[in-house]
Parts: sequence; C-alpha cells; structure tokens
Amino acid sequence: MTPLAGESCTTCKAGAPCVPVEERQALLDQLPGWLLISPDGVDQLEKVYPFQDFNQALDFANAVGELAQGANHHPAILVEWGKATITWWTHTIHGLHRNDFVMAAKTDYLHGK
Ligand SMILES: C[C@H](O)[C@H](O)[C@H]1CNC2=NC(N)=NC(=O)C2=N1
Repeated sequence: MTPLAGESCTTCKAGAPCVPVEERQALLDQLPGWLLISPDGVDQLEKVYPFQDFNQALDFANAVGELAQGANHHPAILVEWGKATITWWTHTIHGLHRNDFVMAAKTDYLHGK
C-alpha cells in the first residue's frame, strides 16, 4: 500500500482550502493513470479502469462504493461494458481536497488487490 493510500480522509468543511496547484503534480505522480479534469470549472481526478465485461466492472464499482461509504467520501462512478470510470472531487469545496488524492490512491490499491 502506498503512503497516500494509507492515509485517512479528514473532515472537510465548506471553506476548506483546495490543494494548491503547485502541490498537485507531486500527488498526481503517485497516481498512475489518473487525469486532472475540470468540467464546469470544478477540478476533479478521473481514471478509467478496464475489465473483461460489464459484471467485473460492476463488481469493482460496488467495492469502490463500499470504500466510499466507509470514508464518507463519495465518487462519481460510471459503469459500462468492459470499464468503470471513477471520478473524485469534494462537493463541499467544489474542487480537489487532499481527501480526493487519498481516495484515488485507495481506489488503485483496491483494484490491485
Ligand atoms: C453529509 C455528508 O457527510 C457530506 O455530504 C459528504 C458525503 N460525501 C462526500 N463526498 C464528496 N466527494 N464530497 C463531499 O463534499 C462529500 N460530503
């Protein structure tokens, strides 16, 4: 497990700071395959995980859902035949909190188990 994946989410309240732009690349370097996207100006982390079929993608999505419930931090999940797209951002601050990078790392760890 990477150090980032081993971290826990912290409580994030409205007004909490987003991860400064200058800190993001060092975190992204620990997250292979994750892209930083900004739909409607909201910075998010997104990764597409390939699978053999729909059922495997759905099983992974459900596992990510359990991870999210346990952390009380939830992604957007798109399940399609042969792939699952996971997108993390913090709704409260309309952007990226360290929690999102932590959860992306935990998602990778879950996928590798
Ligand atoms: C009330 C509840 O704790 C909050 O709505 C949590 C739930 N899960 C969450 N998930 C994400 N990604 N961002 C949030 O701001 C968030 N807030």
